[in-house]
Amino acid sequence: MSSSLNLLTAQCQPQTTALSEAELPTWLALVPGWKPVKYDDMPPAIESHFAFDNFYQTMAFVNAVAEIAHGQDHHPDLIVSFGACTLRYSTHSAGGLTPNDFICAAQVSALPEATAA
Ligand SMILES: C[C@H](O)[C@H](O)[C@H]1CNC2=NC(N)=NC(=O)C2=N1
Repeated sequence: MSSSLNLLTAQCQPQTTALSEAELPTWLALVPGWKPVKYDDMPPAIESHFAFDNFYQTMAFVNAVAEIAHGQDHHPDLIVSFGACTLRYSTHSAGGLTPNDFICAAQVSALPEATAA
């Protein structure tokens, strides 16, 4: 399924089930710069870190990420500081990672604002 899905044009689906551990490497290969993480306060997630020269650039990126979140109805956890933003995606309703997380990760990485630094 993942090989036939164009992540940059895909739309998140409201009903999705968590990917299995065996499926993850194929999906991770589609989103360079994103790594799998596990934290106590959220389901298994993927995470990436973006660096910027200043808070203006950081917030321009955060606002572009928010536009994706609104359009996809799929929302990341964000850690925002002066010159950096860390994003984590997981699908709370599925209790793990779904194609929706990889769709949003790919679209965030493709943002022109993501390469401002
Ligand atoms: C009703 C609404 O579509 C859901 O609550 C959406 C909103 N955004 C979401 N974002 C994330 N990351 N996981 C979800 O399960 C999720 N669910």
